[in-house]
Amino acid sequence: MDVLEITNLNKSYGKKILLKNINLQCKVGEIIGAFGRNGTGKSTLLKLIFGTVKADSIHIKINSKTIFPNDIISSKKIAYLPQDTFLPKEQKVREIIPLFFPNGEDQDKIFYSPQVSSFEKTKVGKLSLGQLRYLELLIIGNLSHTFLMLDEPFSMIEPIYKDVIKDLLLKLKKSKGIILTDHYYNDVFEITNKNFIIRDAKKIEIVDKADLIKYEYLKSNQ
Ligand SMILES: Nc1ncnc2c1ncn2[C@@H]1O[C@H](COP(=O)(O)OP(=O)(O)OP(=O)(O)O)[C@@H](O)[C@H]1O
Repeated sequence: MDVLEITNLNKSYGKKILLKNINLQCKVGEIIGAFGRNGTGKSTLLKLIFGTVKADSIHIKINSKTIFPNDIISSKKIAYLPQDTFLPKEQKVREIIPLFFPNGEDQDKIFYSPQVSSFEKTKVGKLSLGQLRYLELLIIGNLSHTFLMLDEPFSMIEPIYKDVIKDLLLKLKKSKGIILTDHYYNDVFEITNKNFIIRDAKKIEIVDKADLIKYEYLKSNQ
């Protein structure tokens, strides 16, 4: 079973300590949810693990083997879904899929995924937010990368596509380990095995909504 281990992660911006001595482990078969108020460093955490933001210190191991931050992208072990879309707006969905998957069999996995036939002829710029996020997740999730860092997969998504996305993530976790962050906490709790909150730069393990209240992410009447 593949394991991603992050230890001794520290990140400051100027005098502000954003993340202090964070340790985190993610195994294939797990979906881990990261919570925290705006600006606590959740997106930064995912980018540090993906290697696109430089840490003050970080040690990343996959199956006990160290991977240096500069080698993460080329190792093709960790994939990252950014908050903002990364697909060109003017191209149709069916033109985009072969750009990521030259092999016909791999393309078919996407073309025959639920819902895709209903929007494959549509230009990316004309997709609903739910269709777009789902398409991005299908692309990222069908790459060979074992670990997925997902920044806000549910944000602003209509309920029907949230369910399609949840089904996809539950299917993907059979062969991947996933760390995701989103403020839509009910959707996150529905699919995660483990959760944590970032508070005062530290990572605190949590289990449920009561903990989100305890750590002042939610008010008790929400
Ligand atoms: N390049 C940078 N220089 C200085 N400060 C930065 C930089 N990038 C991010 N920050 C700050 O770091 C903090 C954490 O940002 P980050 O986007 O990781 O938060 P977040 O927890 O994902 O927030 P949200 O829930 O709003 O998405 C913010 O205060 C942000 O302003």
